[in-house]
Amino acid sequence: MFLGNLSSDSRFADEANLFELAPAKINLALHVTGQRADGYHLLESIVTFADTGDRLGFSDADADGISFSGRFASLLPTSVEGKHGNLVLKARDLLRKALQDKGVSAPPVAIHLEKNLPVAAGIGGGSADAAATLRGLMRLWNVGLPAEELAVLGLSLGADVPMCLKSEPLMARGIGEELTALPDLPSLSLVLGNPLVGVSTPGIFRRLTQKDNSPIGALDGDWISFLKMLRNDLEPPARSLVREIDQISSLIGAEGTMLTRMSGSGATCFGIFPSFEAAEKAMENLNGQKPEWYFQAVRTVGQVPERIQ
Ligand SMILES: C[C@](O)(CO)[C@H](O)COP(=O)(O)OP(=O)(O)OC[C@H]1O[C@@H](n2ccc(N)nc2=O)[C@H](O)[C@@H]1O
Ligand SMILES: Nc1ncnc2c1ncn2[C@@H]1O[C@H](COP(=O)(O)OP(=O)(O)OP(=O)(O)O)[C@@H](O)[C@H]1O
Repeated sequence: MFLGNLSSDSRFADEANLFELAPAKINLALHVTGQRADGYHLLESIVTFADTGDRLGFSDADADGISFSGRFASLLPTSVEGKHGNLVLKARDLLRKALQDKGVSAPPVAIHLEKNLPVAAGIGGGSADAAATLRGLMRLWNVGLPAEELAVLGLSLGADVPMCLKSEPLMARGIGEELTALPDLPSLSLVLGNPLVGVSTPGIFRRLTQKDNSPIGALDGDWISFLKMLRNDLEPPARSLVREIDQISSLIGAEGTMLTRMSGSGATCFGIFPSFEAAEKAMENLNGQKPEWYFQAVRTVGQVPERIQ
């Protein structure tokens, strides 16, 4: 049972009934194209997911509980209370309420969150955890909800949660909830880099002055050439707020990337490399230069290409 604060990953692996990966979300491009009357911004984003992320374990229990481990566990909210309550607990309570409203039982559960992703980092950590909680609890409780109903529940937790429920390459539109699969987006070898400066998503949207930007348009040529023509419109306001983004972007770019860009509202930047071996080598070099920062080589989901252009 996961009651109390565990820090040992091996106990985590031994004891949970089932696991879910909460993969890091990467906005390969993000164009802000307008703003709704309620303040939310309209965007178009090409999104993919890494093969690594947070890990969650779920076990039957006598009472609800949560425990944490992993490099970034100490930065997490531990309760469900308030606007910044833990999204895992919010997702658990929301799903339980939805099921109970239908007369379906949702018994107590012990959840363990291995927090491997930096917090408030633009790679969807909290949203990915919330989505993994919804997926994991449906498996543990042996229940199903229609995909549309699950997406609506997810959206009430955060704009990124519906895309994290899918965790596949996609184009997001609207405020991030209108999703179209991109089955042709290839698997990419990336290095993610974060200077461990947390960035507030609403704070970055507030600093955005130009909201009426050009849309992404249709795929033109190969993926890398196409992505190079695109942007992350949140990058200029994030760079003006967090000086370290300039530095981490230059450091990653100096490792021989095909493209370097910021994800989401930052501060995580990614570099695309021609091979996973090249990404791993770059990660080692970057860790040597800035051991206190976060660098991770990842493969993204998608078709494995014969050759990256
Ligand atoms: C930047 C992205 O990560 C790109 O994928 C998302 O747009 C943000 O997704 P998220 O962190 O799940 O966002 P939420 O938790 O729903 O929203 C946090 C805050 O960001 C702002 N926000 C978010 C999404 C959006 N399309 N427009 C916005 O203006 C709003 O001020 C909102 O109150
Ligand atoms: N399980 C969780 N993991 C990370 N952050 C969480 C979690 N639950 C709540 N939070 C809170 O959510 C806020 C945003 O954290 P998160 O890591 O999701 O940001 P992000 O990576 O910028 O997300 P996005 O890319 O979706 O904008 C933080 O203030 C954090 O305290």
